[in-house]
Amino acid sequence: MRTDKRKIALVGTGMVGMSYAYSMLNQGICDELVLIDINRKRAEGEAMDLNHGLAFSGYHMKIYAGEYKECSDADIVVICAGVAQKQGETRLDLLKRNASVFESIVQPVTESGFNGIFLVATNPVDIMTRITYSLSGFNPKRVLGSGTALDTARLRYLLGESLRVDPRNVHAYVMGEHGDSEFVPWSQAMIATKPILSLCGSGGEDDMVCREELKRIEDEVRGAAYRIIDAKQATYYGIGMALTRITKAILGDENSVFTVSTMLRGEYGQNDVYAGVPCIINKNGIQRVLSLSLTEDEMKQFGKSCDTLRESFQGIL
Ligand SMILES: NC(=O)C1=CN([C@@H]2O[C@H](COP(=O)(O)OP(=O)(O)OC[C@H]3O[C@@H](n4cnc5c(N)ncnc54)[C@H](O)[C@@H]3O)[C@@H](O)[C@H]2O)C=CC1
Ligand SMILES: CC(=O)C(=O)O
Repeated sequence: MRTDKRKIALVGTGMVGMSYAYSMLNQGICDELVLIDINRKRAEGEAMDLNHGLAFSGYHMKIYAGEYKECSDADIVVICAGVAQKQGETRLDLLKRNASVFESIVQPVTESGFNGIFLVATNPVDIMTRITYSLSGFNPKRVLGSGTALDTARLRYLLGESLRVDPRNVHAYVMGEHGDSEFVPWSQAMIATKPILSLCGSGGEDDMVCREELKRIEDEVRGAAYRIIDAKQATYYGIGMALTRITKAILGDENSVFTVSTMLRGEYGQNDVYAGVPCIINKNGIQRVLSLSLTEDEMKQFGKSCDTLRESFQGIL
């Protein structure tokens, strides 16, 4: 039975899971955090370590290592368990291994009586979210993935640096697969209400430089995870903070917009596929998908990315 306390169950206490947990602790986002991992000893050690920091956080939180039965009264189950990319691997390369990991996770979570929201980060995140939806039988509004939320943050940071504007005033999105086929719909990118493409619109030499800069930024976003993995084996702080922010939006019933991975049911002409699109998020999960007015070319790019995701999912059936 769910109560007024804000309870999160985190499955997977590796680098991503613990970056999320650490960020949750620092921001005091929930009242209870249960850590679950196939490596119980690791989860216990992480719980001890976080508890020792609690006194400095200024928040009251109950943090402990637990079992799947403890998911029964959680508001959100966040899944960060499974293998991560090694140098040279794509996210899609992880699919088979992580699909079998999820079989051992989603069933015991649902058997606990859990009736909240699944938030998935494990890669390839769009397909792992799709698998979570299939295994759980939940309404798709209550099964979402981090999608391109992190890529969108990377885009806003890079645009902010390039244009010398606070990233919070940059409104631009990365859409599609959280992976190699993702893209930026530039027709929808704004600084405040000024279209970014209008900064490039002269048609002259400056125009070329501007469009090349936007392409450079888009390529940098798409390649960011590869560069970080090359430098330090894994990425975790960015996604930890993205998951914390999405969690806050759910628990706070915020109706905030994030590019999360959601089941498309006719939006952008797509059906039966999980992909990253701007969505309004609240205590029920996906309140609704925002349908942006993409250009014909952007619709094609989005369609291609969805085809990649659909084919990969069908490949494991
Ligand atoms: N969506 C996104 O934007 C991002 C996703 N990721 C993904 O997050 C996932 C986790 O990455 P890391 O934390 O770096 O890996 P990690 O190897 O540090 O941690 C994985 C954890 O999962 C646990 N685990 C494995 N099998 C399990 C099972 N059957 N049941 C319960 N726990 C199990 C392991 O014991 C380990 O603690 C990867 O798939 C990675 O690609 C990473 C960064 C960004
Ligand atoms: C690893 C990964 O998915 C990322 O950092 O985007």
